[in-house]
Amino acid sequence: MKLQLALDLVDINGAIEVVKEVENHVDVVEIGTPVVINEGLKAVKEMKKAFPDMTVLADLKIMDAAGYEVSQASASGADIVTILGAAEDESIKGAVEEAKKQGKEILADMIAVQDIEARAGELDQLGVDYICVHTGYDLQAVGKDSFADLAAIKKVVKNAKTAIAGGIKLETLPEVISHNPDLIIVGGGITGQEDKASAAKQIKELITQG
Ligand SMILES: O=C(CO)[C@H](O)[C@H](O)COP(=O)(O)O
Repeated sequence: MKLQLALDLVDINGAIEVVKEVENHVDVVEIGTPVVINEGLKAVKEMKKAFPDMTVLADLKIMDAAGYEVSQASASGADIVTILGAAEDESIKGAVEEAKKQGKEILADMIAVQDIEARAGELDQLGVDYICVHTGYDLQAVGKDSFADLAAIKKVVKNAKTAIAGGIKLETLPEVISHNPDLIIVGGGITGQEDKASAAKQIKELITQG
């Protein structure tokens, strides 16, 4: 199990400052969708320049023109690029093909997918590297979580790695860990804490203990 830090509500400099604090405790740094919307792929480029050895994920949540968008994110230094699991199969295939060509990985985000189990099985066959169950901010606000979805995809996914995101905090981490996903994505559970390094360290330690 690896830990991904999601950076959503910061600018490029703010993102780099947070990573300086927690880099020893995280495996992957995510440039979140709001950051990409505000700052473009320059944010990915600057993060990779500042931390060349860190795995950087560009949370583009691609819906169309997938091959092209993956190529652009790859050129900016992204190691992993996200596509929406709800995208057309042709888009998923385009993303996977381009990522393979560039030696990168694709994470399919299951946000807003209705039949999680069926779509996870299809995405697995289409060759994505990660399938991520995700309760976005708008559903977190009405008290939803993704624990049942994680258990559902674990039953059908044979090749891809599994991931979970959305409102995960130290308190909810044991339940997440009990499902043994390959990647645990935490944003506000680290960035919203006064002592970010300590939060990241505690989360990483729990994950490492399994
Ligand atoms: O992709 C996202 C929102 O769409 C976030 O990066 C993801 O939900 C993780 O952040 P948090 O732990 O704060 O929910």
